[in-house]
Amino acid sequence: MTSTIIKNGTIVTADLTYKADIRIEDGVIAEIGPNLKGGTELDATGCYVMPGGIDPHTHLEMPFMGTYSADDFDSGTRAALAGGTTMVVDFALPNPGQSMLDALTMWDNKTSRAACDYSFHMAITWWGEQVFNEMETIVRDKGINTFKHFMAYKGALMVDDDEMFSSFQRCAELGALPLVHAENGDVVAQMQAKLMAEGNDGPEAHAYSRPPEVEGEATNRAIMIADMAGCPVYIVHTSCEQSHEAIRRARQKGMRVYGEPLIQHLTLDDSEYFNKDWDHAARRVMSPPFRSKAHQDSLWAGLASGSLQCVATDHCAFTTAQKRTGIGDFRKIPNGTGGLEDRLPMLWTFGVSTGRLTMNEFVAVTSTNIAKILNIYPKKGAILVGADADLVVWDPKRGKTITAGAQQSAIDYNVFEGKEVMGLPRFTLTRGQVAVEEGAIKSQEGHGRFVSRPPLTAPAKALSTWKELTAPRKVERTGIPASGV
Ligand SMILES: NC(=O)NCCC(=O)O
Ligand SMILES: [Zn+2]
Ligand SMILES: [Zn+2]
Repeated sequence: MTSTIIKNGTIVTADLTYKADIRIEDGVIAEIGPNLKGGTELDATGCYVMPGGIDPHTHLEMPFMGTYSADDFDSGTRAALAGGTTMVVDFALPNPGQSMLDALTMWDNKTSRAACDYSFHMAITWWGEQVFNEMETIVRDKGINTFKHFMAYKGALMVDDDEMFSSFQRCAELGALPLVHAENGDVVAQMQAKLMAEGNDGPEAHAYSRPPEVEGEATNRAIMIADMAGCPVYIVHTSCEQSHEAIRRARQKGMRVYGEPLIQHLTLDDSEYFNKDWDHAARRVMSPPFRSKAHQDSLWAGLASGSLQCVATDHCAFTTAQKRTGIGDFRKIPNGTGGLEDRLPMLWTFGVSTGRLTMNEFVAVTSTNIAKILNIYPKKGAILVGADADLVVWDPKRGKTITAGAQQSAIDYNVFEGKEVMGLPRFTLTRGQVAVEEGAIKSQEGHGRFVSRPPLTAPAKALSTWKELTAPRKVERTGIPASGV
């Protein structure tokens, strides 16, 4: 058996910071302690050794808006590893009327070149008896405990309240967690049509058509529907105070609601859409759009105070040529931006280095919290004996200027172009295998494995116990007057 030892580093987890070495055997952490010896040694002097990042929100090779997102499981997972992320969770999207099991097979077929571990969320894109039945198979047999619901993209992926309430109730029965893209798709569609009719056809109109109110209303609605269905709910790409406020309020009332800001929304603002260069603005079109600095402050505060739990990327990268489909009609610009390679360095630079986050909070919001939410902790998101050796040896003195020319992503630009980041992986290890060393990519195509996620029994049981205790009950009465008297 070959061992790898990470020596002389400082271990940083979501709750502890301490000096120790780590021995890895057969892809898992075998020992943690001082002065470990033997095997291949990786020098972590001056570095922090942290659980590898988990990105809970990616769209690799996703069919969307008449095209496919440009990064697949090869370039996407390479980009992830280059930036210290060791697991991605992608979305399987059935076409309306399509079996979820067929969709899952289609998505499984995309993953043969994955260089890091991955899992799937399943999307609810239509509703019927077949969906109701297959949800059980997806949870019990396929290792997927999350179902995504789009309240936006009218006429495509969008589901209505009726469908969402039915699905959420099924999630409650199965111990599954609904995820929600919360934007009011009906309002967006009308605002888009109005803007176009007024001649507002550029990328800035994308932002005008999706104001924070559209997101706040939908977030609040999703949370209330989840509460009535008796299930927790996870709001993806929380971008604004209106949405954050709804999440915060619900959590204060004891509801199990989670919020996920993106690194893009934390660090880029809506001035990007007013750039005179059409390509520049269109490359940044995503939903929800970038917001003002006041909204960014709200998101940072939510991460520090614990009302928001995870930082993701929603990595859904389109080339400039793909974006140009929307010249003359902003509604046709494929929605999505990249970020997989940049999430950790950007969050470290603009979060930890500025004092907005502690190192432990950084680990929590990039890895541990989502591992717990998705029920894969401590296999992932932990530095404990027996955990997968998905690790990043983080060099706080290693820096770079982000540029598309040096990235792993297949697209021809980077929305963070020119940003100076300080803090990069010295090593990234995926199940003990070195995939990145001092900037050199050594990842292995096909190394990635599917990570099965069992039902969320603990929160589901707590919620169903409470719901049962507080359920409507008929009042038994004696001496009821005869009717009509
Ligand atoms: N976010 C975005 O604009 N594109 C990806 C699909 C989604 O998550 O809504
Ligand atoms: Zn979305
Ligand atoms: Zn997404």
